[in-house]
Amino acid sequence: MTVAMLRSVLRRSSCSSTAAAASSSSVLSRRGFASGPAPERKVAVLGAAGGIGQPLSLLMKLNPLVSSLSLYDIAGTPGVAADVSHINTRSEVKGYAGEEQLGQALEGADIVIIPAGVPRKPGMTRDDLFKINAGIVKSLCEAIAKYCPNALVNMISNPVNSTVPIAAEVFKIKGVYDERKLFGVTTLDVVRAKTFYAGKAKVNVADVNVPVIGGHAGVTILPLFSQATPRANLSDDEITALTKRTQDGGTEVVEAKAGKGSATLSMAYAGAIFSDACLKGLNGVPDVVECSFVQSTVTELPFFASKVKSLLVRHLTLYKCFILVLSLVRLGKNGVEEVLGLGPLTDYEQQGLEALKPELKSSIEKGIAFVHGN
Ligand SMILES: NC(=O)c1ccc[n+]([C@@H]2O[C@H](COP(=O)([O-])OP(=O)(O)OC[C@H]3O[C@@H](n4cnc5c(N)ncnc54)[C@H](O)[C@@H]3O)[C@@H](O)[C@H]2O)c1
Ligand SMILES: O=C(O)C[C@H](O)C(=O)O
Repeated sequence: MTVAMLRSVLRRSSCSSTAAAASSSSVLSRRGFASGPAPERKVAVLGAAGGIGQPLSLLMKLNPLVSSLSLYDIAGTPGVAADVSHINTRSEVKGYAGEEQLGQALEGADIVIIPAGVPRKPGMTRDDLFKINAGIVKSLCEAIAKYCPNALVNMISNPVNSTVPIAAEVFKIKGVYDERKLFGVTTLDVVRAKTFYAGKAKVNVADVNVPVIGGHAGVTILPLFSQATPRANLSDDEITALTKRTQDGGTEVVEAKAGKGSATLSMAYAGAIFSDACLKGLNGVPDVVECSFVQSTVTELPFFASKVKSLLVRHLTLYKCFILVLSLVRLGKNGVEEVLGLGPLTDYEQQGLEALKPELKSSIEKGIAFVHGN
């Protein structure tokens, strides 16, 4: 595959509405920035020597919107950086290893992508990773708060349903929390839902959009196949099977890898798609829409996300009326510009929504409690 082909793959957004898809293809022809010369953008990858980190670093090196690529890990990054740096694309690559170099790695970053931490083995849940990954994420976020408090943070490390709340609490304690700038990367769920739907509906996968809401673990992953496009006449049994396969997609890979980790290549692809959307948003490209696990206002019983502008989100948080929910978000110069509503749900999806709330709530609370030492 040529660099040009890879770039064109990268430029295809994973956004989940037809309107958004249409706008993102016009976005591509505008090269990912509104006008003038391409802005300087520094992207840092924390955990860059890992299974996700290495291919993700490669994909970010191919992204023409990146001018500086900073690769950090506890070890192994000088080799990865030297390797990736020989690719003849725009960005300058630097590798940093060990805690003492973390500050340099982060300084001036516009986007920080975090795939640092341990992956699952067969038989484990994502929550089983909490013990190790919670501490890793907490210390990395403390450094982000110190060295690049304005960066957009793309959290990949699992369990995302808890690591995102951990990051939020760390940033609050440090006085730098901006809910528009913190994202749980759930793009892989969208990528999977699209692939599985296209196979079942026998439609061109490149045309498919499927919103995925909730969180990123088992039943908290809720694909909304009733809103999938192009429309297809699938039976209830087929929808149930597609939903389950999307929810179990990560486990499918963990089992196939038989103890050698979890999804890395498809995750690197998904992470590259999501950070590309963030870059476009920062660069002022209009109508960049993605699914992501973000803080959102809750309007229903009493929790749920609706169409709100970011200022309204801030206001409602004063009433402690918020929860982290995987939603469709519109990205802009400051990160989340708008959390979009869910649209109409079928009875089956509504039941899935009710069923996911207790687990999602408890994972969020677990993350918050961890930061406060409970
Ligand atoms: N959000 C998603 O959809 C998604 C998908 C796949 C995997 N994941 C998660 O991503 C994480 C990484 O997976 P992987 O397969 O790349 O694992 P991996 O073990 O191959 O790589 C992890 C890397 O993190 C590094 N690391 C550990 N502690 C660190 C620290 N304090 N600072 C910087 N780097 C550190 C390790 O040295 C290693 O290179 C796991 O938690 C996994 O569950 C999430
Ligand atoms: O399943 C995992 O543990 C990794 C990741 O969350 C995935 O969905 O592939």
